[in-house]
Amino acid sequence: MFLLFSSLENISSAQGQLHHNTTTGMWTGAASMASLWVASGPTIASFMFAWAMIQQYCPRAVVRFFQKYWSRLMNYFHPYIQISIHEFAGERLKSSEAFTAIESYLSKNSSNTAKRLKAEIGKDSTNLVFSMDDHEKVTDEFQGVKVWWVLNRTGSSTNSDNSYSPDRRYYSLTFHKKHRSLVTEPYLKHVLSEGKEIRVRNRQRKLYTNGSGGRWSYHHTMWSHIVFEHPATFDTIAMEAEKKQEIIDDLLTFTSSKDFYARIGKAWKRGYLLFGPPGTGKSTMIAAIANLLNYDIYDLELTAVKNNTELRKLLIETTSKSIIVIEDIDCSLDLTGQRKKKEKKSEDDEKEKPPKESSNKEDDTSSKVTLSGLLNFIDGIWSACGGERLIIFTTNYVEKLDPALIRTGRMDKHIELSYCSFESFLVLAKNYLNLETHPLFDQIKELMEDVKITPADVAENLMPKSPKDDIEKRLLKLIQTLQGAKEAAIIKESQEVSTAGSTITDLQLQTEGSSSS
Ligand SMILES: Nc1ncnc2c1ncn2[C@@H]1O[C@H](COP(=O)(O)OP(=O)(O)OP(=O)(O)O)[C@@H](O)[C@H]1O
Ligand SMILES: [Mg+2]
Repeated sequence: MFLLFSSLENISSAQGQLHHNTTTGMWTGAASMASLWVASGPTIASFMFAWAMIQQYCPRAVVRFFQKYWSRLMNYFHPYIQISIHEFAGERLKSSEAFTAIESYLSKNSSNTAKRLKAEIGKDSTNLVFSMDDHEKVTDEFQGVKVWWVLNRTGSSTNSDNSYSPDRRYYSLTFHKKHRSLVTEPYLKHVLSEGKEIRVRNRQRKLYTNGSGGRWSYHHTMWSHIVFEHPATFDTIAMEAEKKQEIIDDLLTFTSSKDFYARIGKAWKRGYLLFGPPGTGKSTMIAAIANLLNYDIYDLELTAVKNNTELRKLLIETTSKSIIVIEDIDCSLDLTGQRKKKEKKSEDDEKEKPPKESSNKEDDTSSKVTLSGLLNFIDGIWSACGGERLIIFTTNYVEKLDPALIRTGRMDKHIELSYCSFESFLVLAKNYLNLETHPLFDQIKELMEDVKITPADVAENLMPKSPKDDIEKRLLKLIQTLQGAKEAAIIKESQEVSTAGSTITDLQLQTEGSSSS
């Protein structure tokens, strides 16, 4: 009975598509007609054929008239209720959470019952996670009640006003009307909560990028991603223990403060500014943060963003439990210059207003993201959507940045990653050499007090270069590098002194010359 009615409905919807002349619609209609012939015999099939002809050839007004009575007739005889859950409902820009939860929930059932499955690599790349393929049907049972899930596609079409409606996925859930209250309340709640749990369990962390030239549409995301598999953790980061603990505490407090943020009326997000010379561990720290909090990373390539509108769309598409990273923010755009221009116009407060794009320059490939657009991105109204997000900027030149960009509230925590101290060296020695103490450490400590060396350079010296490189050899190599750097610093200093000395002598001679004349 259910099969018969779902075939009838399939035909009805397929004929709707036929009206728009889509190939998918025609094939689905033909397939459904054939299955109906088998399921219910030639009489109903002939009736359906007549109905198809009416839809195809009669004027729209006539079709609408028949449609009205057709759906009433169907409702009268049809004892089943159908609920559709669309991946992109209406003009929504984000994939529906309910859709993804259902997808995960059904993955368990699909692997047992569906005939066509899609497989994706699961967490830790050790297992496959299955989900049902398009147009597959899966049966589920809840408290002795049977329900049916089907994954459908609307089919793309060109509307009468020449606008394009993209192909969209949706789940339809069918159940007998006598179970309405059971299905709409406890069953769907159970599906959503279990689906979300399964999602978290199977979740692989992802590293997203916007740099691949993808363009946004209603169902295609502007971000592309790979599985995030960076091994850095806070244990492997070379940094003073106290400073490290302070950062960890700050991060953990943030993740557990959902209610606090809600109570004080603040969007649940936090900005971090990581600054310091190249090779001091800024990028490594981002990976360690993602690993600590189990967050995804959105690596935002600002120069690839066309304009402020595109920047906002990218923001909307990010999910919660994520880090939005803009590396080398000082190099990303000429943000300082743009702000200065604005200040000249004495419209300082304009930076808070939504950006205006010039439409005649739209197709220019260079980025038109402005400082005002970026400020809105960080803490404008749109930045609150999603929640539980960190925004991290990295820079080598903190002094180059516009104060508005890094003020508290935007970049809440400023973390300086600097040259390697002896305490940081001990962390690297533990990681690279599995060593907590060594007679050569005293000499290294003494040299490190005089010489500036980045953790990246220390790490490079501690790396084995051949199987014969033992611990002592690597430590000696580091000492050699430190001594070389110390000598270079002394030479540089003496050169600077002598240049300064000769400049003073020149000045004295000039003064004496001018006074004698
Ligand atoms: N604090 C650190 N702790 C552990 N390893 C580090 C640290 N700093 C640098 N390294 C090592 O040096 C390499 C380069 O570090 P990283 O890319 O994080 O530097 P960065 O500060 O982001 O540099 P840049 O400013 O050039 O982007 C890393 O692969 C890592 O192995
Ligand atoms: Mg970096």
